[in-house]
Amino acid sequence: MTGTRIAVAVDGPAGSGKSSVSRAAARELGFDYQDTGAAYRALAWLALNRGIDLDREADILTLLPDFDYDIGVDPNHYFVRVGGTPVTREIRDPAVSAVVSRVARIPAVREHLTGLFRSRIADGTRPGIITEGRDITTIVAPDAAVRVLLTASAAARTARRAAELDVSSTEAVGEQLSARDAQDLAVVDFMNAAEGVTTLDSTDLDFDETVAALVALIRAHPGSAALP
Ligand SMILES: Nc1ncnc2c1ncn2[C@@H]1O[C@H](COP(=O)(O)OP(=O)(O)OP(=O)(O)O)[C@@H](O)[C@H]1O
Ligand SMILES: Nc1ccn([C@@H]2O[C@H](COP(=O)(O)O)[C@@H](O)[C@H]2O)c(=O)n1
Repeated sequence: MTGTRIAVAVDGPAGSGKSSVSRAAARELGFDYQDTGAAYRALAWLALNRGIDLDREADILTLLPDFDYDIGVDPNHYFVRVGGTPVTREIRDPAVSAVVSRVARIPAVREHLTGLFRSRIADGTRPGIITEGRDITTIVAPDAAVRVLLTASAAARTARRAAELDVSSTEAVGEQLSARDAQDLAVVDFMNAAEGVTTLDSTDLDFDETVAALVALIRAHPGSAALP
């Protein structure tokens, strides 16, 4: 890591606000923002695109050596590309969300992507970087200066995601969120804060209050004293 670049790690379940809150906090602080779920989604998108059978781990692994993945870490210019093709919107498709956990459960995939995430954390010219996902506080960056578990009740997460998708059946949205969490929890625990990780529960906070709470946690770190 260069000089005094501040690493911030944020984990939490699906729909807890990791990406939107981390991105807004990064904007406010002038930090980079790294969305790690996008990498797993991009690999799942590529597997679907190539017609790979997701039950065949060995076939998924053939994608890794040439996985040409790029992500924008400027919170004002977010993009995701695979092989130069923009897939920012495509990786949010429900078809990708439905299968991404099957790609993410493969240890060699996690190892490969973890290497990419760590490089992004280490390299950069902004004073800090907020990286969010499921295993950032525990595996990717356990030594990050600030480590936060962002949670919200299942009901709050479901209501927020349903509003975002503008769907009428909140029940189906809740089922999808909890099914994905259940699959992901078989790989890593993101429901309980590891030692030294601060829990930020946004159930009773609005969006701006949650961003303010995350920014306050980061500013409270001694390394942030020089931030404007
Ligand atoms: N405290 C809050 N109050 C109200 N809405 C919120 C709050 N935090 C986040 N949201 C909204 O909840 C929705 C889900 O947030 P977001 O997509 O950031 O979650 P996520 O944890 O990154 O989800 P996923 O893991 O599925 O990608 C968004 O519409 C976001 O604006
Ligand atoms: N650190 C991470 C981040 C994500 N995943 C997997 O990717 C899926 C999509 O993540 P979102 O944050 O975009 O929802 C998620 O469901 C996990 O399967 C991961 O394993 N580790």
